[in-house]
Amino acid sequence: MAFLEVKNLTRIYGKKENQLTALDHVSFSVERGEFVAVTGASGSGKSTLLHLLGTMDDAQDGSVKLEGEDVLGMKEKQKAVFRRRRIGFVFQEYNLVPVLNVEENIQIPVRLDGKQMDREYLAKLLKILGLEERKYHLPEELSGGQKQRVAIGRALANHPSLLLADEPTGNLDHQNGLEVMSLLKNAVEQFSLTLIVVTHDPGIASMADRVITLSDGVIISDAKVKHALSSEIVRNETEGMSQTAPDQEEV
Ligand SMILES: Nc1ncnc2c1ncn2[C@@H]1O[C@H](COP(=O)(O)OP(=O)(O)OP(=O)(O)O)[C@@H](O)[C@H]1O
Repeated sequence: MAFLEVKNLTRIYGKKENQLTALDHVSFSVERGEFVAVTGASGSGKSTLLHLLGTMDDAQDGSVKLEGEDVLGMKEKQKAVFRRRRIGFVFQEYNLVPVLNVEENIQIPVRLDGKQMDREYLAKLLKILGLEERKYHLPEELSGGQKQRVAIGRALANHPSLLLADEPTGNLDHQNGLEVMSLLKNAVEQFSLTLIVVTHDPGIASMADRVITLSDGVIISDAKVKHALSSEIVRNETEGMSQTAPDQEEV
């Protein structure tokens, strides 16, 4: 059984003459521990797919199974609990609570579950994310990269098995973007997570194990990334050299 199994996923917006098929019978599966980038032109259906994987939307057809559980078939209340406990989200907008400090923001999902966060795990997260010195700071006192690191901490607070990120580096400069992606990648390895990242940026996509490309709601390519070369691209990128498309091998 695959960790994540998507079958014939179809999302149609609007009715009659205003109908738009944002996802058209999309099928793929993801293994536990995989880091998958989803790319494609604007309007190709990337965010729609991520919302469905994250149980934040309903489909007209198809299924999403996470560790064998049919997530789209759940009732709303059940979905909300499943989402909070099993899935971590990172968005382009950091969505931090302005009156809560760094460590309080990170703990939100655990508190929403009526629990206390394990102090040792919180300290570990603050360390990994380079936020130890900032733990009592408010979001307004942080840089964009630091805010996104807090959002990553919040996404990891409940020990999710799946991390979904929608343009997580979209508001960051290139260097901060690469740092945030390295942190996400490290978190995947440290906590045995599965990571799915929607991105426009070929440099970011090249850091993934695999790149799925959408066009008009269908998968037009699903390819593994050759890592020796992709780290070369990231290295060249950080050294300010021109960007090359990641080398990919069709799955
Ligand atoms: N709530 C909605 N109502 C109607 N149409 C929508 C809605 N949300 C998205 N769409 C349409 O569905 C298609 C896919 O949108 P989606 O946001 O998934 O694309 P995307 O690939 O994430 O785009 P971008 O890269 O610009 O964020 C687009 O044509 C969009 O206009």
